[in-house]
Amino acid sequence: MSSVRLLVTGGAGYVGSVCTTVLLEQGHDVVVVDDLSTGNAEAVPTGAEFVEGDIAAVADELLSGSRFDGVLHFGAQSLVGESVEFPEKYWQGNVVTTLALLEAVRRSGTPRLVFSSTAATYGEPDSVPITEDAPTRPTNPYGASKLAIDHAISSYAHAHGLAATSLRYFNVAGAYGGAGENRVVETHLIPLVLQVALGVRDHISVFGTDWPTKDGTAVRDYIHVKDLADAHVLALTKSEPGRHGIYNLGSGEGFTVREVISACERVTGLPIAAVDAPRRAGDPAELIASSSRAISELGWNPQHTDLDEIVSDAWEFTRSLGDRLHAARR
Ligand SMILES: NC(=O)c1ccc[n+]([C@@H]2O[C@H](COP(=O)([O-])OP(=O)(O)OC[C@H]3O[C@@H](n4cnc5c(N)ncnc54)[C@H](O)[C@@H]3O)[C@@H](O)[C@H]2O)c1
Ligand SMILES: O=c1ccn([C@@H]2O[C@H](COP(=O)(O)OP(=O)(O)O[C@H]3O[C@H](CO)[C@@H](O)[C@H](O)[C@H]3O)[C@@H](O)[C@H]2O)c(=O)[nH]1
Repeated sequence: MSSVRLLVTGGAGYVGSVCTTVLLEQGHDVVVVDDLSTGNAEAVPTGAEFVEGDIAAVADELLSGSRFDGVLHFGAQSLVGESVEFPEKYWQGNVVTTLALLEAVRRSGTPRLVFSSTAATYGEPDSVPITEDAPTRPTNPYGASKLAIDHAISSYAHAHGLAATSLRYFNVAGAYGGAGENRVVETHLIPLVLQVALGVRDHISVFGTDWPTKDGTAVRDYIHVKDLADAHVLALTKSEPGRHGIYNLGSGEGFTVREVISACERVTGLPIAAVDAPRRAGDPAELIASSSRAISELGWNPQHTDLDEIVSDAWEFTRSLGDRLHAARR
């Protein structure tokens, strides 16, 4: 793809900062907008222009002020458990905010949109691996808010000629190019387990040991964030006006929470204390992706599907945070 100008929402967050790094490496011009609600200003990659603000408040002015070739929309509230407790944060922060962005995209005539959708749109699947034709029955308000946005995007694509793509990520992990998981408050399994290895936390809580899985803990499909970033570049290249493409992205293999903890022990060479805890509200038992559609239609070719490689890259990044993590936990 020749050099283009892109607006990245949520580029101070985990996935957005890695994708921005990859886009800059490929010579594109990137403007990041982020309100730092869960991200960090220092995570915005050098070389990107940074606008601090709420997407809903600034999108219209940004997109109408100068020509953009596309928007990559990562900015969202995205915690399953929190969404059960505070659904208002998800309907407002995800749906209302994205509707404002879609209007800014329409009014400015911005031609392309790539949206961070999620495996959580499917809910508890009837069978795995999950294809894009599986029923969408979200088990939490987070997944429901993302599914509502997918529907809104479809209608904008069909009515207004937008070239739109929703990428339904499974569980993203790993690090790339000095960018990784470094949220204000961390709740994700792999970074938390690695913080135990680093001595920043005492133990990891295992949420649910009575799931109908091989060891009783929940199964997830972990995808390397660099493979995910590559899929975004392909989505920008391959999208067509008036069409909304929806693609699952995962490694195609499921790992239980206990298997992830074992992988972290293997990679770090350190023991990790785990404590059994009740199930977390809103969690499904098992999510495993079929990414066949992304492979055949986008030409996606994931290179880093091995769990130990994913954990190893995350571990290198976690160690690089070192004292900053200890300070944040004091
Ligand atoms: N991490 C995963 O495993 C995963 C899986 C599936 C989908 N997703 C989706 O990918 C996207 C990125 O996830 P992440 O893990 O990088 O999350 P993150 O919390 O690290 O990053 C989200 C970023 O968006 C910003 N943001 C949120 N609301 C905003 C608003 N209204 N205006 C401006 N900025 C705003 C936050 O400050 C943060 O920097 C999200 O849309 C999420 O739903 C993530
Ligand atoms: O301290 C912890 C944290 C998590 N888990 C479990 O580990 C698994 C993975 O949890 P987490 O890393 O929090 O990710 P998910 O809740 O599966 O959600 C991620 O993956 C989804 C796609 O599958 C995305 O939509 C979400 O945005 C993203 O946060 C789940 O079974 C959790 O219950 C624990 O047992 N202990």
